[in-house]
Order: sequence, then C-alpha cells, then structure tokens
Amino acid sequence: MTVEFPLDNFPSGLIVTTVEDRQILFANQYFYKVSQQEPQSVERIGLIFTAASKIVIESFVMPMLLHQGHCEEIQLTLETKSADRVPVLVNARVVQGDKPVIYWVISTAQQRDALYQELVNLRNDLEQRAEKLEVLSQTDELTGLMNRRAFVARATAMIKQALRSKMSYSFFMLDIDHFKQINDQHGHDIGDEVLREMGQILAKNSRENDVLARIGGEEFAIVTINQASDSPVKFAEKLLAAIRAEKIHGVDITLSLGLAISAKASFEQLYKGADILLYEAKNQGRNQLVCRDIDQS
Ligand SMILES: Nc1nc2c(ncn2[C@@H]2O[C@H](COP(=O)(O)OP(=O)(O)OP(=O)(O)O)[C@@H](O)[C@H]2O)c(=O)[nH]1
Repeated sequence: MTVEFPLDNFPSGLIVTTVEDRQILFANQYFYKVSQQEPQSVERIGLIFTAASKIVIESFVMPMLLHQGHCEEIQLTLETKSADRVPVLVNARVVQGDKPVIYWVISTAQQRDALYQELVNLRNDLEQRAEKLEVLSQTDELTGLMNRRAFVARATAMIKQALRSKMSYSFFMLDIDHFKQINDQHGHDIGDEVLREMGQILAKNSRENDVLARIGGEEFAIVTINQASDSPVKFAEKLLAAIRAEKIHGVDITLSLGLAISAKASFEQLYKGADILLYEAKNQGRNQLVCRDIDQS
C-alpha cells in the first residue's frame, strides 16, 4: 500500500532546480507562500533573493555545491513580492542522475532571528547595568565624588605612575571643622548640603587628573602628581580660602588640612603621613594647613 504525503504540507520550502542556471523544476506550496509568489511566476530560484544573497549564492553556495555536492545552514534573505525581507536558512544538495539537479530546503529563520535579537538586547542591557553598578560602586552617593574604595585604587595607581616617572606627589587630607556642631545646630539635612557643596567647591578647584574623593563622614582627600611649576602649598591654601569664602546655607565653614609631600612613599605611608598632619592642624586650633615633606622626616 502506498500512502501519499503531499510535499506542500512540509513546514519548509522544498525546491528542485537545474544545476546550470537554477531553473525551478519543482517547488512546493510552502515555498510560494513564504515568498508570496505565484507558481510559474518565478523561473529561477535566485530571483527571489536579495541582491546580497544572490552574490552569496553565486560566489559561495554554488562553488561549494559543485565542489562538495552539498551546502548546509546558509543564512540568506528572501525578498517577497511585497518587498518584505525574510531571513531564511538554506540547505542544498546536488542529486546526481541522468541530469543532475539541486534539492533546496528553505526554512524561515524569523523566530530564530527574533530570539537572537532578544539575546543581543538582553546582553547589551546586562552590560549597561554592570557598567552602572561599577560606577555606583565607585561613587559616593551624597557628593557624587569618588568613594574611599575607588580612591584607594586610583590614588595607588597614580602614585605608582609618579614613582616610575620619578615625580613627587601630594596627599591632601581635608576635614571640616566642628562638623558635629553644624549638624547639631542646623540639622542633618543642612549638614548633608554642606558636604555636597564642599565636594563641588573642591571639584571646581581641582584639576581633571587629580584624584579627589570623599573618604569618610566629613573627610575629603586629594592626591596629585606635582608638576615642576606647581606649589602644593599654594594649592592647599587656595582650597582653604575657597571654602572660607563660601557661606554654605548660611553656615560659615572652615577646614583643617594635612598635606604630605613625597617622592618615594607608598600610598599607605603617604595616607598615614597626611592623617598625622591633619591631626596636628586640628590640635593647633583648626582652620589651617600643616604641611611636610615626609621624605625628610
Ligand atoms: N550630615 C552628615 N553628617 C555626617 C555624615 N557623616 C558623618 N557625619 C557627622 O560628622 C560629624 C563628625 O564629627 P567629629 O568627628 O566629632 O568631628 P568635628 O565635629 O568635625 O570636629 P573636628 O573634626 O575635630 O573639627 C559626626 O557628628 C557625624 O555624625 C553625613 O554623611 N552627613
């Protein structure tokens, strides 16, 4: 008993063409449905592909078919009668006989392309989120400056670079005076505003390459490489003056500043040195700078 299975019911386009000029000898209904063409209206298989796909057929698919006899999973694009572009996956095989022919199987790949695009979008989205998280993990939420963690990494790298270039560098440790009183007298929100403004004033007065951060409650730090024409002391005095000159939300602010300069100390040694100098500035009455070349001490 023979049972008939109409090829039109296959969920793929099935086409048989000649080898020489790819003239269509047979095509099932599925193929005509996808390409939106009428039977007999397409003489050769190449006619329903985009210009780019035609080039791929002539320069890649056909040489491969003639050489190997088969060609699998080639991504091409059909151009339908209404000029829609349909991504398809093509498998083709040369079948030898009295007259060799090519069997073509064409499956639409829209679903697969949509899924692929979704995966690409998802990956881009994840990358963007990771970048945002990276920035967030390095940023002090209140001031938008670098946080302590990022500061340690960046300043350490900067100092290593200065050591390689045999340049000296400076560590400015700045602490707002009597900040507890500001909070107590004006409220925590004004205290936060003071910290925010303080960050902006320091950023405005620093250079782009300086590593500036809020490293603790009311404590800020800057690390710079000293250029030949620079005077770190003058820069420190400029910062103190800029803060004194500013009345932040009606509150007078002063700073104490410890400035450690070195051409050989590690980040940790410089940090410790600046911290000791800041302590001295506080002990000597605040609102002042204490500076030392820690290589001399
Ligand atoms: N508003 C606000 N206050 C903070 C923040 N972080 C720390 N503080 C406060 O900063 C104050 C720091 O106080 P102290 O360490 O005693 O220092 P100080 O009052 O500035 O005194 P000196 O540094 O000795 O001049 C504490 O009251 C903290 O609660 C913050 O993010 N926002």
